[in-house]
Amino acid sequence: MANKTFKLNTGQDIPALGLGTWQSEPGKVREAVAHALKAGYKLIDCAYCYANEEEVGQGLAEAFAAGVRREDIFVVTKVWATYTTRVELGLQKSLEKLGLDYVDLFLVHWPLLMNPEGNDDRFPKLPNGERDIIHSHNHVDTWKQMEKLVGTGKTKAVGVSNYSKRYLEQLLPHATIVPAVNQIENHPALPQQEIVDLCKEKGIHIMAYSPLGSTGGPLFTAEPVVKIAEKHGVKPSAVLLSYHIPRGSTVLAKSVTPERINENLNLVDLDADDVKLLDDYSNKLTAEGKLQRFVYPPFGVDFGFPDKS
Ligand SMILES: NC(=O)C1=CN([C@@H]2O[C@H](COP(=O)(O)OP(=O)(O)OC[C@H]3O[C@@H](n4cnc5c(N)ncnc54)[C@H](OP(=O)(O)O)[C@@H]3O)[C@@H](O)[C@H]2O)C=CC1
Ligand SMILES: O=C[C@H](O)[C@@H](O)[C@@H](O)[C@H](O)C(=O)O
Repeated sequence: MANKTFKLNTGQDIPALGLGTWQSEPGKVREAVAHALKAGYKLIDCAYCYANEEEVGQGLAEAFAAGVRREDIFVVTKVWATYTTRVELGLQKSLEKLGLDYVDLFLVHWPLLMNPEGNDDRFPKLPNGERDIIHSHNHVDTWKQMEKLVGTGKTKAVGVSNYSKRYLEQLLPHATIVPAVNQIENHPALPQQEIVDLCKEKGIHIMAYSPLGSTGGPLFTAEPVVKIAEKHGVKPSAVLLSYHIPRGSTVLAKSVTPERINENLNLVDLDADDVKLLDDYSNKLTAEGKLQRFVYPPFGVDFGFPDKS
């Protein structure tokens, strides 16, 4: 699975599987990144907001020293919400921390602006404790800045993250460059099919985040996942990661545990019956209004996701 790729609208090949680094603790993430790359992972997903890019960079450097070549891996990072009026600065800061000259893909992490002059670099707050958000900011203006980065050589492609259908429909009429990627939460309990279908139609590749249900893997016990895992003699984690391959999406799995990093490389070919079982499960949750979204930060903004509007 490590070598399977999809094609982006830029012509680049993007690996089907990547290592996530959100909440990867200091003291562990360097080893996780180095271990993953040496084990055959080709994609590392980072973000300025994760506040661990310096250590991720140390892991990259360790892998390069062990013979992994920069041109053979795909590094993704994201502009954080306090930098969406200063995207080149945001990218530059990430590059310096990662110790890289360029990334392969740079994403708008969330479509909004938090106060760049607020009381914190990443999470500025108002006196009442709420996030300090500049509600007058138009996310399309961020995208116009992202488009300019492509000519700088600091990123090979630009894309978005956490864009609903509504937000994409606001963005696309103004886009000179169609986003290469939309990175969204995606798993059988949150298929977000309306976004996946629109992205497919527009040539935007989906990167699926929190495929295990995020911290602790709450989806491991979902009934169809257990059933399919037993049928193939694999762990539920393998079923949840494999779900994305027939969907044509890249999947990001976070782990700082070397054995899990290894086992997450071993995906399975789900057959038509497996896919139907998982789709039926998604449809049932949708019909019952029981979809599960595990990542919804307290921005207090309506991002246009039907399960949260
Ligand atoms: N654009 C965005 O806004 C977002 C992007 N992301 C990206 O997607 C990545 C993945 O999503 P994330 O939310 O981290 O969650 P995941 O769905 O990848 O789940 C991570 C959790 O599962 C555990 N785990 C991993 N593999 C196994 C395994 N084989 N067996 C048992 N447990 C396992 C990890 O534990 P341990 O590490 O202790 O081994 C951790 O607790 C992120 O790290 C980030 O890069 C995620 C959320 C939002
Ligand atoms: O990428 C992962 C998530 O989006 C994460 O960056 C946010 O949830 C952030 O911690 C926040 O609280 O806004």
